[in-house]
Amino acid sequence: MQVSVGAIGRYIKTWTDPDEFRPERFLPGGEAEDVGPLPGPKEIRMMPFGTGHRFCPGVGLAMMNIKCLLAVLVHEFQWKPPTEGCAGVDVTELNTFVKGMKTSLSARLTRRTLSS
Ligand code: HEM
Repeated sequence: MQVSVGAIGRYIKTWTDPDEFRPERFLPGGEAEDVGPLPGPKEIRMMPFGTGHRFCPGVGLAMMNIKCLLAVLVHEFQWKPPTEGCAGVDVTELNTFVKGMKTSLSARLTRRTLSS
């Protein structure tokens, strides 16, 4: 049996406008405030690390690394729009070998100095 993880994460009866990029859903008060990397005990609305016997044993390491990477990117760099026109981000999926986004984020990063 093959379970479509992608379809679960974008099920129209579970999610409001599932194709919209709305990370605030996961904030307190949002429709997904109780949804995290571990599948819930009652219903599964998203399962990025799988579930059951084959559940990803690297979930803790992965989540920690993602948070560290984000923290470093924000803490160590100043983010500015690119010098030449910014097309904006378009997360429309491209069905290439791996999923890609139509227009990815373009930005100018400068290393923060200790004084800034
Ligand atoms: C964002 C990062 C990651 C994602 C989204 C992810 C996702 C997944 C998923 C969905 C599965 C289950 C596949 C299935 O049901 O057959 C899985 C299994 C597995 N993952 Fe990850 N993973 C991540 C990072 C890691 C890391 C950092 C490690 C190790 C350091 C790891 C090690 C494994 C292993 C060994 C399995 C196989 C478990 C088994 O079959 O018993 N993963 N992962």
